[in-house]
Amino acid sequence: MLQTLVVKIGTSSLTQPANGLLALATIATLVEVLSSLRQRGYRIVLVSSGAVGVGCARLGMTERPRTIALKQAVAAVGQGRLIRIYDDFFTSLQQPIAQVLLTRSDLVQRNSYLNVERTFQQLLQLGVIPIVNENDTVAVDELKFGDNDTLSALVANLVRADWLFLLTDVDRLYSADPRSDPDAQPISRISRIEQLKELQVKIGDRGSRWGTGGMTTKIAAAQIAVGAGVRTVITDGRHPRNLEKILQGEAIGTQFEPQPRPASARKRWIAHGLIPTGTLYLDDGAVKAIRNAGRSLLATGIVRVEGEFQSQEAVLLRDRSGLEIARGIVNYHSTELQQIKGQQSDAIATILGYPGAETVVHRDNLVLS
Ligand SMILES: Nc1ncnc2c1ncn2[C@@H]1O[C@H](COP(=O)(O)OP(=O)(O)O)[C@@H](O)[C@H]1O
Ligand SMILES: N[C@@H](CCC(=O)OP(=O)(O)O)C(=O)O
Repeated sequence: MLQTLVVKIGTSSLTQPANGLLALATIATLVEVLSSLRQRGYRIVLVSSGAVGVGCARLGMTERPRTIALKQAVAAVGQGRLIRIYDDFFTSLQQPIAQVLLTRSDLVQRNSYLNVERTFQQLLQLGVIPIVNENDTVAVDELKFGDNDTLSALVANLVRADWLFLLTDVDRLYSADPRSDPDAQPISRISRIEQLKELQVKIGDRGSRWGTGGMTTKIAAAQIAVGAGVRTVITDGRHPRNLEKILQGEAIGTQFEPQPRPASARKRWIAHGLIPTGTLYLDDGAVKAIRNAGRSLLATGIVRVEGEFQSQEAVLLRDRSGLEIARGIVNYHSTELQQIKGQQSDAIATILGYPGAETVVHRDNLVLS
C-alpha cells in the first residue's frame, strides 16, 4: 500500500534567521528529498508557510506586519515568489507541483470539503506534489486556520495521510523551550497526548521572529493528526534528509504514535472539518453512554449549554470538568436546548409545544475525541 506523507515546513526553516531571505540550500534539499520519495511511490503533500516572511523580505520590511490588511497584502507578494522558487526547483527534477490555497471555510461545508478531498486525490493520482498554504490574502479572521501547523493536520486528515512531518527550527520537542531553558530535556516518543501533561512539558508560547504559533500550535496539530490516525513527527527543517531516515525507522525528532483512524469520511469531516459553535456539558451517565456504549446524546444527560447555535451546527460535548468527550452535529437550536436540558425525552413535546428530534446528537453524527 502506497504511503501518503504530509510535510509542513515553517517560515523559520525556509528563511535565514539573520535577514529573512530564503534559505535556498534547505529548500533545494527538501525538494530533492520529496522528489526522490515521490519517485519511490510515496504520495506527497507539502504544506509550506513563508508567504508573509518572503513578502516582507521582498518589500524590505524588517518585522512581521501588525495590521491584517498589510499582512494580507504582503502575503500576496510573498506567495507568488515562494511558489515560483518551488516550481523552478521541482521542475529541475521533473517533478510537477500544484498550488493549493485553502481557507478554513472550504472545509466547513460538506460539499466543498468533499470537493477539496477529490481535488487532492486527483492531484496525488497524477503524481503531482500539491503545495498548500492558507489563502492569507482573502482569509477573514473568524474563519482562519490561523497557523499552518493546524492546517497541515487538517490536510493530513483530509488525505488520510500515514505521516505528518512538522519541520521547524528545533530538532524535537523538549520538556521546556530550549531557547530559554538550558536544562530542557529532549522527548523522543509520545504514545498518548496525555503524556505531555504527565511529563510536565512546558511550551513556550512565542515562536521565532517570523513564525506564527511556536510549539503550541505544533502540539495542537499533533493532537488532531494522531486522533485522525496519522503518525506525527516534529523534526528539524534544516536536515530534510532525515525524513528518509525516519521513514526507515530511525528515532529522529519527536514521534507521536497514531490512534486508530475514524472509520468513515463523514466522521472525519465532523471531527475536523466543522467548526463547533457551542458546547454541551454532560453528566456522568451521558458521558459513559456515549464513550463506552456508543449511544446517542439525549436531553436528559445535558447539564449546561454554552453558546448560540442553530440546529445542524457542530457542538463540542464536554464532561462536567470541561474535558472534551466528543464532537457532533446537534439536532436542536441552543435556545431550545436551554429549555429541555436535563429533561426526559417524553417531556420535550410539552415543553417546546412541538415534538422535536428523539436525540440531541445522534450517534451517527457523533465522533469521540
Ligand atoms: N517545549 C519546547 N520544545 C521545543 N521548542 C519549543 C518548546 N517551547 C517553545 N519552543 C519554541 O518553538 C519554536 C518553533 O516554533 P516556530 O518558530 O513557530 O516555528 P515554525 O516557523 O517552524 O512554525 C522553537 O524555535 C522553540 O524556541
Ligand atoms: N500562511 C502563513 C504562515 C502561517 C504559519 O503558520 O507560519 P509558521 O509558524 O512559520 O508555519 C504564511 O505563509 O506566511
